[in-house]
Amino acid sequence: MQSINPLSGSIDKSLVRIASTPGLGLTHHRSSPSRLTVKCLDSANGGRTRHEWQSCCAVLASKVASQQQDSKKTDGGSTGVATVNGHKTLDFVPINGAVAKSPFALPKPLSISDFSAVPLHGSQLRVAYQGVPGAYSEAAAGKAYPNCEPIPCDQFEVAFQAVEIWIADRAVLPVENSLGGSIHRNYDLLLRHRLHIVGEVQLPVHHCLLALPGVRMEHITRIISHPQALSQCENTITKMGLNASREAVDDTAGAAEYIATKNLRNTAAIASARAAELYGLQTLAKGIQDDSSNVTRFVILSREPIIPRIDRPFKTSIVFAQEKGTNILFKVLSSFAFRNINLTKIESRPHRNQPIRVEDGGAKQFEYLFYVDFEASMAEERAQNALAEVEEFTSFLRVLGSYPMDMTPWRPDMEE
Ligand SMILES: O=C(O)C(=O)C[C@]1(C(=O)O)C=C[C@@H](O)C=C1
Repeated sequence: MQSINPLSGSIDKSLVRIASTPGLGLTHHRSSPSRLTVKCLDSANGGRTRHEWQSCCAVLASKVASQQQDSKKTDGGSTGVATVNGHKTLDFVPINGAVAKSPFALPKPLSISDFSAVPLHGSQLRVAYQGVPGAYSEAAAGKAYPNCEPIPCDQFEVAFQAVEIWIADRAVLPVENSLGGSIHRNYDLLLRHRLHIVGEVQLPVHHCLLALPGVRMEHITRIISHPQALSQCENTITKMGLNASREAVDDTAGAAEYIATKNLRNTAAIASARAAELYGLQTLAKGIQDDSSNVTRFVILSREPIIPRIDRPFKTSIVFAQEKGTNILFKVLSSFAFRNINLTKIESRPHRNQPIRVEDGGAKQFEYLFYVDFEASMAEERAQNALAEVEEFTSFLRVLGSYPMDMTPWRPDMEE
């Protein structure tokens, strides 16, 4: 027996959306308010091929399976696959009566194993982020697209892939933080994947120290969180004088969820106020980031680039590898300076395909890829000319995106 959506006892709307996807050839009906029956013709003439049917089943079944573990604690849900009059059917029956705000009721992050080739088309924009509900990345997705359907993913790479195979329409991923610096993994992934940057979001990040209700500061021997969050709170935690080890986990909200599900009374999480609410934790301390103006910058990724404009401030992100020669980096950067184009960021990463260059005489030099953000739109002639010149000094150049700058006025008291 398997079950879905233990919180509400109603059918998970994403299952209805998959079942309604045009072109998949699925039919579905609600046999009752809480039962969804999905049918698919398993024949060659007009029906789905075996492969397509298996893909549909894989997505639906993985959603169910990912929640099955958690909902074992409660009772009553079921999923069944059967062949009725030559049609394959899938029945989804959610269970009722789970406790509100139970962490078991929240959507599970996608994993690579959830993927199939099923394209989804809903009216709501689906935005992939890394982490579980309550993560700052989820808040960034909400800031970028207030009415979106956030799709939690268990890794950054999964968020990229979710967009590539149409499970999501956008991904929102952190690239840098004002205290912790760059999130290098995402710079590397930007290059490995072919998605386009279509926007940016700057999110003020206010961290809390969370623990189970009734736990006091002196009980804490371990603090868990995302490595960025641990580094953003390093000094404050040290000053608190806690005799606690610090351990990195995949995301801040995931740390809170872990404490709640494992009932850990000696462990605290660094996470958001929303994570405290979602996972039923109390706040031992708030505003524990080392600087009150702590901000994380996220990029918004899409399968298609947007058309650059000049009617509002735009930023363009590029990545390049320099040609052999002297002062190449200086020459590249001068191409922007001569045209009065402001650079907002430069980041270097090892050139993985060609990490070392051996010079005449045997000296070894590291080879880098340079990521540069500059304040201009690709619709501007000065930006086009600068890049034409940059191309002369580079063995590789890619425009990652030209997109509107996040101009939201910043206030230190802004909540995430
Ligand atoms: O763990 C989370 O909540 C995230 O959304 C990730 C992340 C990050 O990768 O930097 C996002 C914002 C904060 O800087 C801390 C963590």
